[in-house]
Amino acid sequence: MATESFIIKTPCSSANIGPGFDVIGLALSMYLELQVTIDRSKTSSSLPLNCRVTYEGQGEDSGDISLDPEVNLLTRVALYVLRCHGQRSFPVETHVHIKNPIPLGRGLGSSGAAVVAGVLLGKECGKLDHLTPERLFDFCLMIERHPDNVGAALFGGFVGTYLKPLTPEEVARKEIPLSEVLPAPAGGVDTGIRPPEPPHGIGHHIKFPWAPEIKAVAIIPEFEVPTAKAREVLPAVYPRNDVTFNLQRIALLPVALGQSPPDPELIYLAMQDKLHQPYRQTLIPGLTEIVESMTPASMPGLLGVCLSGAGPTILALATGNFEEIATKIIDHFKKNNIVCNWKVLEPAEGTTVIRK
Ligand SMILES: Nc1ncnc2c1ncn2[C@@H]1O[C@H](COP(=O)(O)OP(=O)(O)OP(=O)(O)O)[C@@H](O)[C@H]1O
Ligand SMILES: N[C@@H](CCO)C(=O)O
Repeated sequence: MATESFIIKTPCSSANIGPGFDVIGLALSMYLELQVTIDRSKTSSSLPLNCRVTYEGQGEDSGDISLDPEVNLLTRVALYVLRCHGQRSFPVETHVHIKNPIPLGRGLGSSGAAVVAGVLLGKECGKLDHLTPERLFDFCLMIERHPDNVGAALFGGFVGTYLKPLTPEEVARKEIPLSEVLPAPAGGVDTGIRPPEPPHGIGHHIKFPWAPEIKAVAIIPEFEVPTAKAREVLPAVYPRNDVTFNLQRIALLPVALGQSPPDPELIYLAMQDKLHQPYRQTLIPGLTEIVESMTPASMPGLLGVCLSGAGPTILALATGNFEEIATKIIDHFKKNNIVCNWKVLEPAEGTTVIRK
């Protein structure tokens, strides 16, 4: 067939869910979609790297999303996968149309979704059928170093993720990105040299059960907190009591959220955190007040409240009264002149590739 087309659909995600900093991820029902067509009848192309990128959705008018295939996060990641397999560019002639409803820099895993979709784009364009989901996870982790968002976006559902400790030699490899997201275009200047592949088995995940009654209410403020900035405010060393506090709660969280019917008091307790939320309140006005004031006792239907990922989105888990819960949180933000919108989301499947 001369023209090949397929769709890559990747869910957004909420990371941490309170005490699970850099461990727990929940895939949610808002999807980044790539509509890809490859005209295999052509033998040459004047497009840069044989690829035309178009974009609609979040950030469309701000010009924040580059349409240059070597700069756009998604296509840059795909190029990294292709170049690891000896393919310097996209197939002649590739069109990638990105439809992105996931708000950027808000704690709903927009970059994690872009990285996962980019890795799948590289696999599909390069016909790299030997790449298993586990191996794709390794590629994702070369770009986004915390596994919680990419793990949820790739595998779907409610997941615990963990990393294999890298050897000092692996850590020292200059090609392992030092920042949260690749600082420079894939491979930098195209020297023709194949970039090194990721070490094998960097990341692992385990799926937890999720009680069907529980929905996720996302309250999304109209300002961005870049993840890299939200990680800079975290301390390098923690008091032992705070670490113990989180360990006690992380042992409860997956059990509490899997039990049907859900136990609000247990879930509320299991969603407390001392490792990231207290430090991030400097970037998110009203965060502590929201987390401390919203309880199941004061708000029927509510199970627990936390910062979604690196914020500023607040995630409220609930079995009902979604509008009342959202309105209460929106009113807290209003006191700081912050406008929000909100959505009810459900746990989602992982990334899928749909061929026509
Ligand atoms: N679909 C996309 N296409 C290209 N670039 C994207 C896309 N989605 C996100 N990005 C890039 O990722 C950046 C946001 O990443 P960042 O890690 O700061 O926030 P986030 O992933 O939305 O939140 P969190 O990691 O807390 O869940 C955007 O500013 C943009 O540069
Ligand atoms: N675990 C990461 C998720 C970022 O989305 C953090 O909280 O920084």
